[in-house]
Amino acid sequence: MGLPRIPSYPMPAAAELPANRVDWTVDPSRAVLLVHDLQNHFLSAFDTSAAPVTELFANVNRLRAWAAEHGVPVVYSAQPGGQSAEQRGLQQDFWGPGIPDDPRAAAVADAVAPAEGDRLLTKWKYSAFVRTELDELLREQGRDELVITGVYTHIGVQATACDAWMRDIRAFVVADAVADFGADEHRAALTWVAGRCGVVTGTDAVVGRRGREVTGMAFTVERIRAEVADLLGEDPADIPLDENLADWGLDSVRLMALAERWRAEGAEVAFLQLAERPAVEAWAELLGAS
Ligand SMILES: O=C(O)C1=CC=C[C@H](O)[C@H]1O
Ligand SMILES: CC(=O)C(=O)O
Repeated sequence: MGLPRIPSYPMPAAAELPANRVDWTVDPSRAVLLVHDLQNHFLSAFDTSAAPVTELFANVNRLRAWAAEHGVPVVYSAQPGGQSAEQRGLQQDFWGPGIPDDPRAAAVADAVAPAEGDRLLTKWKYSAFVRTELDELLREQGRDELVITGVYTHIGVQATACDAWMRDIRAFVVADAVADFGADEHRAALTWVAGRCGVVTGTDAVVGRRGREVTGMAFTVERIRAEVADLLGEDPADIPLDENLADWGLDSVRLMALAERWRAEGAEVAFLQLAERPAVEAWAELLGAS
């Protein structure tokens, strides 16, 4: 009845995103950024120190910085804690009492806490439009684009995107700034949105910067070797260039950490690509290392 325990899973890479049915692109003068239900209660289903939440937080904050830079209003949605059965309505049937009467559980995660001037909407149903001021806020500001981030992709994110479409608001779901019950639900929700009600995009595409410009630290064979050595507690000189690093103890959790770290710098590389050929020289090719 309550929330599932969500095992760590890799965020989808740009190369894995579904084809969009329409070619809308985000226009900062028309957009509002929605940070959807990133509350401690809903995040408690995840290991927030692992994928996908680490990248989710990093990318939501990159988008918040972009919004501040371009005058895009930022709106948070959050369900109240301690709702009565009457307030819960059918959410009660599906999810039980929901967020406890505990300010900490109901609070937005500190890592992505609202800034001064951000709007916080009290949310009641899957869609962030239902019984909130979101529609009014968009129209008051003459804006008809909603850039959607947060949890859970196949529930409130998808429902809000579909509701936006029915209100003639262009919905953009940021694929690496949302998270779900698992990779399959995440991917299926993105595919549905891309084909039926909105555009699925990525943080890099919205903020308009490519990977290495974000950190300025280009990838080199020696940097890759050093990061692998660091994860394995080995001397970089001992890390082979052409051997399977799984034989050296590089397990999937460490591999996911590497993928998250490099993707947070904007490298367009997926966990599965690293896992397919787990060797320094293969990764150097993928990362365009010099
Ligand atoms: O308790 C709830 O209301 C919920 C639990 C899990 C996902 C749903 O989006 C949310 O409504
Ligand atoms: C988390 C939540 O409330 C939703 O996905 O709608």
